[in-house]
Amino acid sequence: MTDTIVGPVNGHRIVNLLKPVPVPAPTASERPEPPAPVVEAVDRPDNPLADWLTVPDVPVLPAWARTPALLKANAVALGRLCWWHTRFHGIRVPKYAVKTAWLASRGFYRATVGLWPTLSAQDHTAAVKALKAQAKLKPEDVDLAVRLQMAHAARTQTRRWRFSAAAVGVTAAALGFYLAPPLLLTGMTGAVVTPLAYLGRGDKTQLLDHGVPPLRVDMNAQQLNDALRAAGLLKSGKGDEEGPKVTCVMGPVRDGRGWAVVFDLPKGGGKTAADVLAKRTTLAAELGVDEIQVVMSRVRAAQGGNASRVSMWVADDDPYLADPTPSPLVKLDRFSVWDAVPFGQDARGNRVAVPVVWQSMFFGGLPRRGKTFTQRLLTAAGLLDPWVRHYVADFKGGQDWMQMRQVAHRLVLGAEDDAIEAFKAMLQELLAEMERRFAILRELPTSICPEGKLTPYIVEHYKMPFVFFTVDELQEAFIAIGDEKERKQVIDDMARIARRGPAAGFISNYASQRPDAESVPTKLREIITIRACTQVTDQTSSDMVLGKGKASMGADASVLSEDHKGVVVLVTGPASFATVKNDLLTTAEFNAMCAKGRAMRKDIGQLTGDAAGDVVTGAEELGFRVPAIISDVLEVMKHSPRMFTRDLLDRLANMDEDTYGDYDAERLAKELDQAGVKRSSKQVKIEGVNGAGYQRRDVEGAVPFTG
Ligand SMILES: Nc1ncnc2c1ncn2[C@@H]1O[C@H](COP(=O)(O)OP(=O)(O)OP(=O)(O)O)[C@@H](O)[C@H]1O
Repeated sequence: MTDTIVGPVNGHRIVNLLKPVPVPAPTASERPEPPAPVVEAVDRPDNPLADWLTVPDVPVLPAWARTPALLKANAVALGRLCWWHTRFHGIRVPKYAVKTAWLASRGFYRATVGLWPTLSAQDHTAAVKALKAQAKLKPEDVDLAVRLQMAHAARTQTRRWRFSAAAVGVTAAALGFYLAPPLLLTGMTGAVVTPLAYLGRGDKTQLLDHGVPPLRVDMNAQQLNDALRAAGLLKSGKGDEEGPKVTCVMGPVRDGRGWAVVFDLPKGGGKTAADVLAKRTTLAAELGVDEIQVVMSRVRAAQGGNASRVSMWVADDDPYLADPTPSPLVKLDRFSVWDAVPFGQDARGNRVAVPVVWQSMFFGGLPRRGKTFTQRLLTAAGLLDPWVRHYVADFKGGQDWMQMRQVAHRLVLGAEDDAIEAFKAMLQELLAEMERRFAILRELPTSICPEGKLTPYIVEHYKMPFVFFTVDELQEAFIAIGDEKERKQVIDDMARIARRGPAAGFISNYASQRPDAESVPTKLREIITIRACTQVTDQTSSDMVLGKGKASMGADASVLSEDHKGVVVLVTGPASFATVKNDLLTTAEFNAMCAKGRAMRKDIGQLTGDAAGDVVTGAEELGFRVPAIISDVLEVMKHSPRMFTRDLLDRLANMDEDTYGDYDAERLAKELDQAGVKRSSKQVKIEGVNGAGYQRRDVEGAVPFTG
């Protein structure tokens, strides 16, 4: 049996989706759980999303000329570089003038000193000296005396000629300078000063200052080599030698709002592309940018690469602080979850869409960074497909998921005892449904069910909608479940749904706020195929969410800052990861999509479970206005037939602090009374204890008759 995966949305960067998918064959429910996998789901060799987010980057054309846009960007970059140097040196002209004058005077001195032997006819002096010495030894030699006399005369004559010529030259030059028009004078000055300054410059003196343009203006191979060497990834040369350098297969060239380069490390250095990825922060510091601006990945053999090839992109500025893109889902009337869900865009502006079919997802990270918003993007796609049945548990119990009451087959809000019990019941229902489906799938002929899992035909004809199982604020449930054995059972059940469920259409989508071993049980994470992490404090926490060793490979959510709202590091394979700025889907938009999703399900008879029986939504659909206090009280009493007043007040405040934070028993009673609630008794008995409280049926009685 070979598994396939449904293709991606047109235009989204998704590759390699037509590989076998690691979906286990259905087995009997009684069969004991297999031992936890040694290799995590994202790291398995048969993971179909393993190369999904890597960037193939080996060009055929020169990199700067691949597209008109690149050509233009690189021409602009060259212009910008020239302009930068013009300004850099322009303001230094006075300094250069003084320096030139000083060099020219030094050159003049050197020239004069150099010319003196010629002017003073020292070539003749040697002959005179030699004859003088001989004449001293033989004073009677007349011939020698005559030769000495002649040599003397020749030297005097030569000196006269040479000094006169020099004097004439200097006088002529002075006259020329005096008489020359300004333009010619400038040329003549240059003609005189330039060789003199050149003569005076010495070995080490540089006339022009050495300007290093900031990275956003220019990035060159030298900067790259210097940074790699400083990070210990290239050997240093001996003495003045620079040492080995990288081979740039492409670039550096302008690409979008940054510089792109693909390079090979030199052989003999003992370093690999993975070593480069692990030094991201050091490299960023050496290049003078923030590590969030450095995006690196390996170029694998499938894209023409090797173990020493790195694709690097350095952004001009933080690409994740730009305004978010509104989610395209908002404008859609319908969506098929067989297609990848529009999710966001990476630093280079590439659109990223997440295929959810056959996958499971986990979101982690610090509070208020956009986990829930991100998680809801996937749920929203499922709202627009009426062949998706939603099971939702939000253990925080606030407003984030409240409107799913209109659609969700089961909705659990809060982490109180009744909510935890409802969640456990939800898990049992999901497991039973999963086994029921596998039993049906096993019996279907291969002509209908060729691969032992759902097909679009089976979904609709056998009424087996996809099940989106969404759990938010998981850590709250683990805190609330005090008993270790019970907690383990919940983790086991959730892991089982995430591992076995995909083939039967179960798509798990879990989120937890606290990235520690308690809140993100390794056993659960291991089987999740898509992981996303918003900002966390350190690499250990990042690895806790994304997988062991991922931070050292570059998938590190601790480089994100608190300004990075809605930005996640998304991991789908051993070397497949990207930092993605998610599309923005506001709570108001999400709520509107819940209403749309309800209508779509009603049309095809797929409104089921809690949503079908929700009296508030039902009454509102018939045009009745249900007071907010009634609707909210019914939501927090969802899993309890009766509740003490103090618990009710606590839960209302937890759900909506702004509205209910100041409520006391008296005010609550007054508001409910005004909304039409007739209490059959003011006391309720729960687990043998009497106290002031409310019966749910009394509150339901105040909802206009829904027929
Ligand atoms: N894609 C986005 N772009 C811009 N801002 C966003 C994006 N997603 C979320 N935000 C902002 O981040 C804030 C926090 O989002 P969210 O409630 O999802 O965080 P969270 O991590 O789930 O927090 P908690 O764990 O406390 O529930 C939102 O109020 C929203 O303003």
